Formats: sequence, structure tokens, C-alpha cells
Amino acid sequence: MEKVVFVGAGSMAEAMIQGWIEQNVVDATQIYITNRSNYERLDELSLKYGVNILQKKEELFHADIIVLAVKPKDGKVAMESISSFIAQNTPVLSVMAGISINAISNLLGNRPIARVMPNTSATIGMSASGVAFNEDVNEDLKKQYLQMLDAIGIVIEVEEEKLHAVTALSGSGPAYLYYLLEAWEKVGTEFGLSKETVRKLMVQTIAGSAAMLQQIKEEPDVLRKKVTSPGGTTEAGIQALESHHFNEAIYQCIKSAEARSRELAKGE
Ligand SMILES: NC(=O)C1=CN([C@@H]2O[C@H](COP(=O)(O)OP(=O)(O)OC[C@H]3O[C@@H](n4cnc5c(N)ncnc54)[C@H](O)[C@@H]3O)[C@@H](O)[C@H]2O)C=CC1
Ligand SMILES: O=C(O)[C@@H]1CCC=N1
Repeated sequence: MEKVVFVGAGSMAEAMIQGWIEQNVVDATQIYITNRSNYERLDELSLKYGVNILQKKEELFHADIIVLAVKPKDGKVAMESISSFIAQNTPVLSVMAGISINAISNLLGNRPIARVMPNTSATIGMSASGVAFNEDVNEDLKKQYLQMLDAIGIVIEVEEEKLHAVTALSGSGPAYLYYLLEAWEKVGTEFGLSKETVRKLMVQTIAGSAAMLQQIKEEPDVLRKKVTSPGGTTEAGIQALESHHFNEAIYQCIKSAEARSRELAKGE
């Protein structure tokens, strides 16, 4: 991979850039970034990571891979602005939520396309990504794509249609966990613990529970029951979650996010 061009240099682009550089997948000198208007942002990333700023669109012609990392609402304009500057077979990797492979090939022409749904933990090589490929991605390129995605976490190939669900679950997932932590910190401090103490305890609780699920091959409900002593504190807590319709809230959360991904796909 000689030249990787990022179209859109926001938070997801930064997460991938940082992940790829740190995991030695792509050298910073091989990365080029471009944005619509925020040139300060380009300077910031260039200074921070040593990546190049794309000077003119003609340079896109020599790209080995183009990463589309603009917001879905900006996708059409961004693709239209580059379509006449990219070579016929240059592969595209898109992280835009909801924008279908079909929509991408309609604007950029038939070419190898990978649609990826990573999450921001790519920054530290811990993304949980879903990916779907079109038929133009041959086995070699698929391997290369998977290697790149593997370097920023784990990656699972799914049917394109299922990317809406992946987006709602693991794409947005970090935000749900941060939101949960915010709620824990709020209540913990109300009980007189410092925010720092609650954070330390609960971040370790999240990390420990995730590691248990990864290392001890037991179902979550089995692990949950091991925590829940009859008549004890956990049971009281879970009963409160149930009476406040926890399952319904989670169901609606994922359903709404999945539906939003579908709306984005229709350009709404
Ligand atoms: N933030 C996240 O956790 C995740 C985001 N995504 C997807 O990644 C994409 C980017 O999201 P973020 O990085 O969060 O957004 P962001 O708003 O931080 O970055 C988007 C960047 O695109 C640039 N841009 C807009 N129009 C452009 C154009 N026409 N040409 C070139 N650059 C243009 C903007 O200046 C901005 O720097 C979105 O499509 C989102 O669905 C996917 C997975 C997770
Ligand atoms: O909120 C969003 O639309 C993007 C997609 C998944 C995470 N962030």
C-alpha cells in the first residue's frame, strides 16, 4: 500500500490513521488527508502524525486506496468532487454509516469497494468492525482489507444488509458505554464517592467483565447469575432495571439506531 488517501479528516479518520500508524500497517508518509474546508484540522493531523496533506485533487489519481470518511450527509458531494480525479480501478474503503455500496459505485463507478463499520476504539487498536465487500474485491484485496482492519481491532465480514445492525450495535456501542459510565458517575458521586474513584472502579469493572467474557467461555447470563446472590444487592439492582423497562430501553436504543442507519442509506 503506497498511498492511502483519506477524504474527510474527522474523528473516525483520525482513529484509523492513529491505529494504522501505531500498528505499522501503513507508514505515516504513505497517508494523505483532505477535508472540505477545515485546513487547520489538516495541519493539526499532519503535525501530530506526520501524515501528508493532499495538495491537489489530481494526486488522487495515484492513490492505492481511497478511504471515504465524511459524514453520510456529505457523502454525495464528497464523492462527486473526487469522481473525475480517481483512476478506474482504485479501491475504495468507506466508513460512512448507511451509504450503500450501490450508492458509492453509482457515484464513483464500478470498482472494488469495502464498506466498513468500525468504532472509535480503532484509535487504540481495539475497534470492533463489520465489513462487507462488493464482487470487485478479489481474494488478494480482501486479504489486504482484512489485514488493515484487523490491525485496528477485530473485524467480522457480514452481508451488506446487516451493516445497519452492526452500526447500531458496535459502531455506536462505545457511546452507549460512555453514557452508562456518565450515569454511574452521577449516582456514585451522589453517594459521596469522588468522580475519580467511581471512574476507576467502573472502568475496571467494564474491562474486567469484557475480559471474563473473552477468556472464560461462559454465557453472559451464567456469569450474571454468579454475581447475583439470592436476596442480595445485585438482585435488587436487576429488579429495579426490570421495573424500569431496561430490556425495552435497550431494544428501542438499537432499533432506533438501526432505523436511522436505514434512513441515512435513503439520504434522509
Ligand atoms: N465517529 C464514529 O464513532 C464513527 C463514525 N463512522 C462514520 O465515519 C464517518 C465520519 O464520521 P466522523 O469522523 O465522526 O465525522 P467528523 O465530522 O468528525 O468528520 C468528517 C470530516 O469530513 C470532512 N468533510 C465534509 N465534507 C467533505 C467533502 N465534501 N470533502 C472532503 N471532506 C469533507 C469534514 O470537514 C470533517 O473533517 C461518518 O460517515 C460516520 O458515519 C463510522 C463508525 C464510527
Ligand atoms: O453516530 C453515527 O452516525 C456514527 C455511526 C456509528 C457511530 N457513529
